[in-house]
Amino acid sequence: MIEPTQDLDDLVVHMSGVGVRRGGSTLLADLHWSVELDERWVVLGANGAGKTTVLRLAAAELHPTTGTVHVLSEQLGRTDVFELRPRIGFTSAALAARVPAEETVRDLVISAGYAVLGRWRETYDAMDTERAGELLAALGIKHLAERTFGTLSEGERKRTLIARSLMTDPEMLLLDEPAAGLDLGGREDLVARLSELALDPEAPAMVLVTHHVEEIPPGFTHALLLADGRSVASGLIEDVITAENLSRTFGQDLLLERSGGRFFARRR
Ligand SMILES: Nc1ncnc2c1ncn2[C@@H]1O[C@H](COP(=O)(O)OP(=O)(O)OP(=O)(O)O)[C@@H](O)[C@H]1O
Repeated sequence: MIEPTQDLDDLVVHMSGVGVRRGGSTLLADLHWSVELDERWVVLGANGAGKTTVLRLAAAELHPTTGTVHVLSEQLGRTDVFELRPRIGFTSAALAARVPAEETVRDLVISAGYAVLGRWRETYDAMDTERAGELLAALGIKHLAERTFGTLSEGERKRTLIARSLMTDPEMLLLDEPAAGLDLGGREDLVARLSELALDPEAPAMVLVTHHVEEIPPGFTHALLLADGRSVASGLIEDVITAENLSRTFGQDLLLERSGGRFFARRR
């Protein structure tokens, strides 16, 4: 529910009573969830909990079966999603799979501004080239600018796609399991980069989907815990990421530790 004092214009995502059903299955049920401009959310849950479904609603890739979804103040079903989507940065394994292996890192990042995958013209504006360079530097991959996507490691690919998703100066950044498939060093590196981004007041609102509390970057402010398509808890990270809530979310008796702004969980 929108609080009486809360203006929809301040919310980048607002879901009210949202349900998603497909082929007789309930993917999401009765979700009430809002993301404000300056918030960084993590969406946590077990396999099949409904995390990607929530993210696809926020990305205007999916319509709810019941309830209402507002994205960047536009109501899904009553707005042109093709105008909405360029305002949203979205990275996922599905996008990575569509990138042609021969595209260079620089072209992949710059071409986001033109809503295409890969280079499509011979020259780009100097400003675009400069912006892409800044983003590659911010993500620690400037030295890879001329490399082709197919030759990158998994971690380098993830960082390239995050740089690409920021190229259009999106009003919201959605990250679907950005650390999946990374080794320990790659994960730690990515968590540190995302933490820098989260702490940057100029950065857009963010929603990061993950299975692991260890992947929550310091600087993230809120969490939504999902189990079986339903919200277990949502709100400030300090209140929501508790051993009790995690145990309910993952259906196991879990211990939680906190150190250096990070979370670590294991079975009791
Ligand atoms: N088109 C569909 N028809 C029926 N069930 C579906 C469909 N799409 C997704 N599901 C199911 O809905 C549930 C939620 O899927 P979703 O991808 O949102 O989960 P998730 O939390 O992102 O899972 P994971 O962590 O494994 O990626 C899963 O059980 C999935 O099998």
